[in-house]
Amino acid sequence: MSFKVLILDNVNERCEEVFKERGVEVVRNHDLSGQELYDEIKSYHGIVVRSSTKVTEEVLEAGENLKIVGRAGVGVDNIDIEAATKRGILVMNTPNGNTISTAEHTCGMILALTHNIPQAVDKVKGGGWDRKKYMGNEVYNKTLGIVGLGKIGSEVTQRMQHFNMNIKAYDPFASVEQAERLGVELVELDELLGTSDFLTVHTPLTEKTKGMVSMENADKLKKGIFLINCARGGIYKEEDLPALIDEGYVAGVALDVYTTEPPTDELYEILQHPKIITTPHLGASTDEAQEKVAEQIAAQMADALEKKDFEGSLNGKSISLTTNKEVQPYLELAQKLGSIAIQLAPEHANEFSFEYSGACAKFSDVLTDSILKGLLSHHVSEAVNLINARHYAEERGLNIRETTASQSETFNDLITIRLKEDGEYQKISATVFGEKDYRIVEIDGFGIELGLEGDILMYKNVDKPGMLAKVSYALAKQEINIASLSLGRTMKGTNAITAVSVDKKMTEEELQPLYDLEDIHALQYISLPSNQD
Ligand SMILES: NC(=O)c1ccc[n+]([C@@H]2O[C@H](COP(=O)([O-])OP(=O)(O)OC[C@H]3O[C@@H](n4cnc5c(N)ncnc54)[C@H](O)[C@@H]3O)[C@@H](O)[C@H]2O)c1
Ligand SMILES: O=C(O)[C@H](O)COP(=O)(O)O
Repeated sequence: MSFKVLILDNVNERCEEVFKERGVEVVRNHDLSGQELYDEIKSYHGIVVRSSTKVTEEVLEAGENLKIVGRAGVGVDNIDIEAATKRGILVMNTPNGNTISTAEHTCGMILALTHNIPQAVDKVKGGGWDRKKYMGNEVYNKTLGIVGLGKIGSEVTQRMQHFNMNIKAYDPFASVEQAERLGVELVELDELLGTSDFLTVHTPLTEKTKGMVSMENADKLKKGIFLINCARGGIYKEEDLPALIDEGYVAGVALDVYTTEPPTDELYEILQHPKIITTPHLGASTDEAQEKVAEQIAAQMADALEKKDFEGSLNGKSISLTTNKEVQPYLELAQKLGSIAIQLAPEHANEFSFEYSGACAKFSDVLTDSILKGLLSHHVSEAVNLINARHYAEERGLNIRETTASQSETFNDLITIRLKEDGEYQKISATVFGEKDYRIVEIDGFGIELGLEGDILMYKNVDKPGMLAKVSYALAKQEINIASLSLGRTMKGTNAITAVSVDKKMTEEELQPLYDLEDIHALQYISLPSNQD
């Protein structure tokens, strides 16, 4: 299949080059919005964005053929990941391509801020000369507080240590080993605010980080602190910044990012403050970073479109496992088993347990997604895939229990689905022989061997002579050929289970004479796709 990708933001030309090298058709069309964007996006399998294009639910809905949204950069707050996940659209980013540039930009902002460089530049360019007004402060021997000791926070640490700064950090998810390795003291947030001469934030904007510094907690700040934000607008409460400076809590602020970009008129007003220095979201804007993220996103998206690799994917957590050769045979088995289980289940069944034993158990996460894909495909009109299967399961209130055992008593690998609702069928187990020979091996305690493809009639009957003849006669009368047959029973003369594969899809009308047969009950007609090549 050939793929088409649309580049929507100002992404480096290496993106197009890499797509073309990979045989992906690529079109560049910047600054589309509204109806124009909805119309244009329809035929594409992938879109590439930076932070400008807002990939909203409406955009995703308009993208009828969309499989991947690629972010040439880190932050995905402009992409509605939940809506993408629901639609089975993969979202991926390039988590480290712009780390160095943003760390360098942050260091530049720290020095520019404390040495009043932007204001002094303005003065001189305006034909002025004022050496006293722009008296600065050294960073030497001062304390730099870092909120978020992730990729950028760590790189800023290493660079500013060379300026002889003492680094402290607050990051509830950072390990003590990581902090020790970096020579950083991990402290609580209040201590960081109260002891830092400079504070720089390197976290996403979340409920926890939003408004981390504001007038409300001004008393916690070390007097005369410098604030730097090259992460996301809103971590410092923008409207409070002028007052924080004017009342002496804060000595100056450096901002690269804003709650609205470009800023609103009100925000521009705030940014006029002489002690606030600003750049227009330039952290990642270097040739080197842009080349890296452009190449990375194109290669990642091409890999994902070809289902070779899913590096950088942010939703559908198990999808990256699907490229693992070891898991591949079980994926189709799980999907087929899900499909057969729901066809055997009573209406409104919503409680299932999935049991994995043997070598497949270590892949239980992705196999559950695959079972759900098979199971939900019969219920949900939208296309269900490994990315959105759990979303639909939750939406439909399915109650799933998962158990694993490293060994199976009977087969190398066994996947079992138990239906919790009362119904004619309660338990179904399957395995795979070799790479593609999928078999049901047990139903409700009856040992049986049934290939998992095509059209199957399944029923329970009294174990006595003539039962099979009745069924084959009813089929023959309608010129329906039997392809294969499988019988299972627990004890002679009691109950038995029979599965008959037929050579054609059957209609309700054709099934009716079979439902009417005496001593045959729980008759179910199951249709499964053929094994994939
Ligand atoms: N200005 C730019 O152009 C630019 C460029 C790249 C990245 N960014 C932004 O910089 C930020 C950091 O990027 P990164 O690549 O270092 O991300 P990262 O995921 O490597 O690091 C984020 C760190 O924040 C920590 N964290 C999360 N919540 C926290 C909280 N409540 N308190 C303290 N720490 C918390 C995490 O544990 C993690 O260590 C992101 O918001 C990203 O979007 C901006
Ligand atoms: O999250 C990011 O990667 C940065 O904020 C950079 O955004 P940009 O690609 O729009 O410059």
